[in-house]
Amino acid sequence: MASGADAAAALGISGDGEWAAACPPLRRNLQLLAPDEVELAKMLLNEGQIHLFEHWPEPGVDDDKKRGFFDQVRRLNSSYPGGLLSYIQNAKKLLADSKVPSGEVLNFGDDNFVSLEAAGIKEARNAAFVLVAGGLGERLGYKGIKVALPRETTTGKCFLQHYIESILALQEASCKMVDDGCQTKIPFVIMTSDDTNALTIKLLESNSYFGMEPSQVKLLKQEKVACLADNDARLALDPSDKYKIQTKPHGHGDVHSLLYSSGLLEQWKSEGRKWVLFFQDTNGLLFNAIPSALGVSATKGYNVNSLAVPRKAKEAIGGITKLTHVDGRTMVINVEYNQLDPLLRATGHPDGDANCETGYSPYPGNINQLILELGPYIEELKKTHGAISEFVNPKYTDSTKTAFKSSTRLECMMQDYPKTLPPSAKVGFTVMDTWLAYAPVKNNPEDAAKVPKGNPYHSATSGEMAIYRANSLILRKAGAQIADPVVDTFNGQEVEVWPRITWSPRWGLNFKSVKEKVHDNSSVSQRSALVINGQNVFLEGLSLDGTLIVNAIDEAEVKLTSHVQNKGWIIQHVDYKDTSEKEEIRIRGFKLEKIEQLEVNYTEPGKHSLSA
Ligand SMILES: O=c1ccn([C@@H]2O[C@H](COP(=O)(O)OP(=O)(O)O[C@H]3O[C@H](CO)[C@H](O)[C@H](O)[C@H]3O)[C@@H](O)[C@H]2O)c(=O)[nH]1
Repeated sequence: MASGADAAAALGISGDGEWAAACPPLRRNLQLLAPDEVELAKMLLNEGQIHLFEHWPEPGVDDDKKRGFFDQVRRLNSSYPGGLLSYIQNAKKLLADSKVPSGEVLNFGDDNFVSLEAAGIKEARNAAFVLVAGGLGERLGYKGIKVALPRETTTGKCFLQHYIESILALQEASCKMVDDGCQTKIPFVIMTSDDTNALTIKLLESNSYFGMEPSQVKLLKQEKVACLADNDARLALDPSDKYKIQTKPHGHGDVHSLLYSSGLLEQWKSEGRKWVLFFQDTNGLLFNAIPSALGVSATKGYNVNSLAVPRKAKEAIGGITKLTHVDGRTMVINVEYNQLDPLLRATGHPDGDANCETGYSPYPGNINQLILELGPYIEELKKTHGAISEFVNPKYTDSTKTAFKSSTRLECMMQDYPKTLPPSAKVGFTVMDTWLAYAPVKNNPEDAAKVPKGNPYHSATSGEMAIYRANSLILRKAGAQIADPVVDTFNGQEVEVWPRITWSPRWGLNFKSVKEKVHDNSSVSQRSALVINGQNVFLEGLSLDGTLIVNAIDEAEVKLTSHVQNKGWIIQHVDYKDTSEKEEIRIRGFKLEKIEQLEVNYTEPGKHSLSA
């Protein structure tokens, strides 16, 4: 091996080792280094590895160990493609993997929010909605289809009715914004499966499509895929029929290939549509977020916009992250909740999925409401035909990971769509308050009661209470005096009980329209229920202590100006095990005892007022 002096001479560098000035212990030992070792040392210093030498003693002490160190560095350098330099650089990129991405953070009711809502409503007439509703809802364990569940029990309207009424309200409001009017009907696609298709059709048909034109609604049924019995991908026979291959759902990612092959996307494009909005079966708050989120897509020009809410660590909701590939490409993508913790631990975050100083995970929670820009979406699907990257999630019997507990299958998720997009794609997200935008019904009462304290229950109980809370907070923000909630426990879940305020989407499509109809001298007590069905109902001095239901045709302008008091509706506790109650009621843990109410119907056009 050449001496240090020889090395210096060979490299034509001055003996003073100026390049190592930042690391005096190394500089003092340069004479020990062979020419290739000098190069390696320079590379290490350049890559921020100065700490490797900081403890080096004077020459003459541990020289063998110092040479041994470089022998190892040489081996590490030659055994990795591209050398140790590439290894360090790749590692830096991968460690940056789970960096928090940036998106639009909206504050309900401020000027920005109000103007985004206006922009979104304007765009809505160029949109199409797609509901993925093929899931069985195994975690909830409800026998029927989830979209048939009441969104809240004060009116008893089911999720599907609320979704359809919301889309129709958007359609009407959006068309009104066009000077010469417009006749567009916003298309509504529902993805079903064999588990949900027949019941979904029945629900629609027996309710006259909840006011939507039947031709506006299209059902696309996803098929199941073959189950796998073992790691060799041997197809599994159905345990109940040995002449049948067992099948299971492939996941909500199927929606992209179904839309592609249906021809609907091209049809929408030819009609001048620009946006496709995807949403899931049971989020009763979702449409509070649609106008402003669509406004973000339109004003930011996002090809992909995912709606998100602040996320508690370990919450069963995917985290939106910015992943960096070894080649430097980055993407904003959902990392599913069961993957996020291991991914973080493997990339230099020893605490895994943990809350930061805000009390929330740094990764916003994906609520799986995606807004895709139609043009780029079609272009991408022409390449992929809607195929979405798949994953497999077998549950093994033991750590040898050979036998499965039960058969598995390949799955795919709709939010993985951006994974195949080119780096030039504009992928963003929009964060809104959870109280405003997200309250799904996914967990059965037993599991919900076991959710760690502080994390959301995602149950029928919390889903309904969230509606009342959101509506109360929106009315408060609009100036009304809404009483504070009381805390109560249903099916083992402690929740806030706000006044039971609900309205039809035509009444309160966006904050501006609520504000215009609510005056600050109105009040609602905690034990009250208020139902507003009608576009032109104004709270002008209403003071409600009891239950009031107002039904009015559009042409009737109704002012609520008086004090209304009655015995009202009382919330009664119901145990989820009490089979004398209907399942829809049991799973929420309460029912309304309707003792007394004032119900008023305005069926004549003109000005009316409900006064004392
Ligand atoms: O094969 C399927 C499976 C599911 N679904 C539908 O897809 C939606 C979502 O299903 P789940 O509610 O079971 O989904 P998860 O709770 O497992 O998770 C999803 O919803 C979460 C938010 O609610 C997070 O966004 C998460 O990242 C996302 O994968 C539902 O409307 C369901 O009906 C289908 O249409 N077909």
